[in-house]
Amino acid sequence: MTQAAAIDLGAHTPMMQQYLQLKADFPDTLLFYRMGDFYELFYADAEKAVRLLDITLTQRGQSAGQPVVMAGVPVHAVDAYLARLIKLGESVAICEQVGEVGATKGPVERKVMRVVTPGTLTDAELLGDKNEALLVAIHPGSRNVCGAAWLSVTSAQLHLAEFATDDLEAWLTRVGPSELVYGADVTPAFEQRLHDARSAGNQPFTLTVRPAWQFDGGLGERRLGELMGAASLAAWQADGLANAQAAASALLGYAEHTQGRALSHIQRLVVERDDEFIDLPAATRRNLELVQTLRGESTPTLFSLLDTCMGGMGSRLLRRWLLAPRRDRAAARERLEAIAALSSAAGAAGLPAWRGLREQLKNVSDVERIAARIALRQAKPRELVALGAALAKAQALAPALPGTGSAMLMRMAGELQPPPGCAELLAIALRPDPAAQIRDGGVIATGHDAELDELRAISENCDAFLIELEARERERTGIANLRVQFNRVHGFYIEVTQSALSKVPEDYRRRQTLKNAERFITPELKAFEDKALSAQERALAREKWLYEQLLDKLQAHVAALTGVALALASLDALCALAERAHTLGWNAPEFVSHPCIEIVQGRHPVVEARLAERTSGAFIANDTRLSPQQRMQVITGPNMGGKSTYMRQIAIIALLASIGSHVPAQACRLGPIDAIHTRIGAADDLANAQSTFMLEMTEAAQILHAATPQSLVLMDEIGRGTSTFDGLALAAGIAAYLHDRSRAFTLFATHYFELTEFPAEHHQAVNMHVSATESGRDIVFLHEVQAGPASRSYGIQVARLAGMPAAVVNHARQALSALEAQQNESRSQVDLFAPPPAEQAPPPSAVESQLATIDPDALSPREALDALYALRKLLQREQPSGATAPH
Ligand SMILES: Nc1ncnc2c1ncn2[C@@H]1O[C@H](COP(=O)(O)OP(=O)(O)OP(=O)(O)O)[C@@H](O)[C@H]1O
Repeated sequence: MTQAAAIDLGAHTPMMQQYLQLKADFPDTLLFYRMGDFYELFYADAEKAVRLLDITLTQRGQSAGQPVVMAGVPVHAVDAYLARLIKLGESVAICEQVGEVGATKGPVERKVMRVVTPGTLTDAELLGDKNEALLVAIHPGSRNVCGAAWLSVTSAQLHLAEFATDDLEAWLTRVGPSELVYGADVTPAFEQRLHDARSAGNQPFTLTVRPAWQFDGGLGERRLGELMGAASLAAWQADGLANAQAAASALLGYAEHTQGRALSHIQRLVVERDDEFIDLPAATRRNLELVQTLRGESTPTLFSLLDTCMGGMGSRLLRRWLLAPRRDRAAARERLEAIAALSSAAGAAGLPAWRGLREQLKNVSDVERIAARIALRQAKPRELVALGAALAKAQALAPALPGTGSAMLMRMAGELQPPPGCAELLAIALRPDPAAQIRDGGVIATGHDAELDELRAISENCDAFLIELEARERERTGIANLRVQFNRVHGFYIEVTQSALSKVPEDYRRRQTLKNAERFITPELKAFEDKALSAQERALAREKWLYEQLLDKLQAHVAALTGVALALASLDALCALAERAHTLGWNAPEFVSHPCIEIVQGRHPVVEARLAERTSGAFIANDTRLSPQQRMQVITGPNMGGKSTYMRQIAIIALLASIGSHVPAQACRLGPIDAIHTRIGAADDLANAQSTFMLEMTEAAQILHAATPQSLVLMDEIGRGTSTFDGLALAAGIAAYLHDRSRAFTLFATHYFELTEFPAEHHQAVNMHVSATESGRDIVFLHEVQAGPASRSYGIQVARLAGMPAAVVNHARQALSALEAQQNESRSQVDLFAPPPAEQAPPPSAVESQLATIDPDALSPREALDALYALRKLLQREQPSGATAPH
C-alpha cells in the first residue's frame, strides 16, 4: 500500500497533502520535492537519503499530528547528489515548482518532471563521457523464447532480440545493462535468475519491476511502427518478434515515464540475432581483460590501450565495436579499408590523414547526446552553442577526408554535412557565451527578437532614459531643480519643490504630497514605468519562450543530427585505430574463408606496453599456426614462462582483427570465427559460494557444450584445482573431447607433463613449449614459444626466484628426486587418452527371453492371460526379494 493511501490525507497540511499525492505515484523512488533553493525529501525517503548521502535529518513543524521529518540538498549541487544515488542503484523523481508563486491558494503547483534512473541517464555530468547507460527490457515468452529490447536514451538506436531463455545470462553479459526492466508476472524462478545475473556480472545493474500489462506485443509493434514511421516492421526484419515487441512496449513506456515525454529521437531499429556476433562470454571478457582488469579496474585493459579517441562519442562507439565483433567480415573489411586510407600520406606535408583529422576532432562536443537532449527538451544553452560549433567542425571535416580508397569514408563525407539551416538557426538565436541555465537569462542573442531587445533595452537603458527625461523636463518647465526619481512603493515620479509648483505644466498628475515638495507623473513617464517595472521579468519569460521555440524548431533536425553524430564518432574511432596501428607498430590482418589462425610474430599488446613502461626488456614476439590439420596446441613450460600471455595474445589478435583493427603482429591471416572461449584460473567466486574447482569445471563444461570447429578455445591449467590424478584425468578427458568432438581451435596450456603424450595419438594436436634455460641454479625465461614439449618443469627454480627460504627449496629438490625415481620405477603403461570402453549390454533375463518367444497375435485371450501369469512367476523367481513386478 502506498504511503498516501495508508494515511488520512485530510489530516495533513496542504503542502504535505500535495507531497503525499505526488509521492503515491513513486512509492519505490526517492522524491526530490522542490522548495525554493532546495530539493527536500520527507519521511522514509529523508531517512534513506540521510543514510546514503550523509546529509542531515531535520524536523520542521507538524503535519497530521506528527513532526515532519525531512532532509534536503541544495538545487545548485543536485547533480553531485544524483550521481551518488545513481551509483548506488537508486532512482530519483525530480519534482519541480511549475505554477507561479501566489497564483493559487495553497502550495504552488508542482509536477514530477523526470525520473533519473541508472538506465535512463542523459546528463553528461552523471554519465561520464565514455560511458553509456543502457536500459534493457526482458520478456520471457512461451516455449523457451525470451524477448529483449534495449536502448541508450542518449542515442538514437533501439535494439531488439529474441533468444533461447537458456541463453539469458550470456545475452545480458553481452548487452551489459545499467538497468533491467521486467514484468511483475514473471515466474519466481525467472526473477531469481535475473537477481543472480545481476550479482554475477562485473557491473551490477538495477532491476525494475513494471506492471505486466505494459509488456504487450501488439502495443509494442504499434509503438515501434510509430517511431519508425512505418506500417510494418518487415523492413527491419522485426515483424513476428512478438516477445521482443512486448519488451519494446515496456521499454518505451518506461523510458517515456522517466523522461516525461516521448523518445522521438529514436530512429534506428536493429534486430540482433545471436549468430551475428562472435560469442564473447563473460569469462572471455574477464580473462582477456577487455574493458576491465581482473581486479575490476579500467586500466590497463585492451580498451584502455586502444582508446585514444578525441571525444566521448568515439570512445563509446569503439567500445561497442570491441565488445560486439561480427562474424561477418564486411564491417571489419570496411574499417580496415578506411584505416588504410587514413594512414596513407596526404597533402604536401606527406603526413597521414588521421593526424590532421584528429586535430580537427579535438574538442568537438557530444553531438549524439545533445541531439537526444534536444529531443527530450533537456538541452541546456551552452550545449546548443557547443552544437553549433561542432556542426561547423563537422562541415570542415568532410572535405579533409581522403577522397578515395574507402567507401566508408566517402559515405561519411556526406553524413558529416550538417542539416541545412540548423547551424544558422543556432547562431542567430543564441549568444555566443550564454548563461548556464535559461532561467538566468542572457541566453538569446540580441537582434533575434525585437520584443526581447526592447525589454532588455528598457531595463538596461533605464538610467539613461531617466537622465534624458529629467533634462528634457527641466528645459520644458524651466524648473532647474526638477528631479526624476524612483522608489519601490511609488514607482517613477517627477519631484518639484513647493517654490516651483507654479511652473508645473498641465499634463503633470499629482502622485504624492510631501512637506516641501510634490511628486508628479506624466503620461510618458507612466508608460515608461509600465514597461520598465516588469521589463526584467518579462525579458526572462520572453527568453524562456524563445528558447522553447528554438527547441521546437530544432526537433526537425534531430534525425540528421544523430547521423552527423554517428559519422563523427566513427571517424574518431577509425582515426584512433589508425593512430594505434602507427604508434604501436601494428599491421592489417587478412581474412580468408577457410578455417585457420596464422600469426607471424604476434605480441600481447597490453603486456608489451607494460614492459615498455618499465623498460624491463622487450616483448618477445611469437608465431602461431592453427589449421584443421593442426587445430590444437598443448603448451607446456615453466610457470612465469609466458604460456598465458601467448594464449591470450592469440585471442586478442583474433578479436582485434574481427573488429577491423590492425593487430600487434607482423602478419595475421584469419578464417571464420564464431566464438572465443577462455577457461583461465580465476579467484574463488566467494560471492556465489562456488569453490574454485567447481567454477573451473562449470566453465569448462560450458565451453565443451558450446565450442564448434570455428571457435577459438583457451584452456589454461585445467584440472589444477583438485588432486593430481583427478586433475590429470579430467584434463586428458577435456583435451580429447575438444580434439575429437568439438574440433575447435584449442590452446591448451598445462603443467601436467603427462599430457605432452597427447599429440602422439591425436594427430591434429601438437606440442609447444615456452622456452627457459638454466643459468647456474636459476632459471632464465626466454618467452619463446617453440615446437615440442618442455624438457622439464622448473617449479622449484621459480619458487627460488620468488624468494622461498633456501631450506624449503633444498627440501623440495630432494623430495623431487625421490619422487621422480619412484615414478620411473613404477611407471606402468597407463593410456590416459584411451577412449572409455563401450558400455556392454547385459545378457537378456529369463523373463526377457521368454517374452521374446511370445507372439501376441497367435494367442487367445485365455492363453495371453496364462502367459502373463507365467512371466510374472518367472520374474518372482529371478527377483525373489522384490515380490512385485517392475513397472
Ligand atoms: N613473450 C613475452 N615477452 C616478454 N615477456 C613476457 C612474454 N610473455 C610473458 N612475459 C612476461 O612473463 C610474465 C609471466 O607470463 P605468463 O603469466 O604468461 O606466464 P605463465 O607461463 O602463464 O605462468 P603461470 O603458469 O604461472 O601462469 C608476464 O607477466 C610478462 O611480464
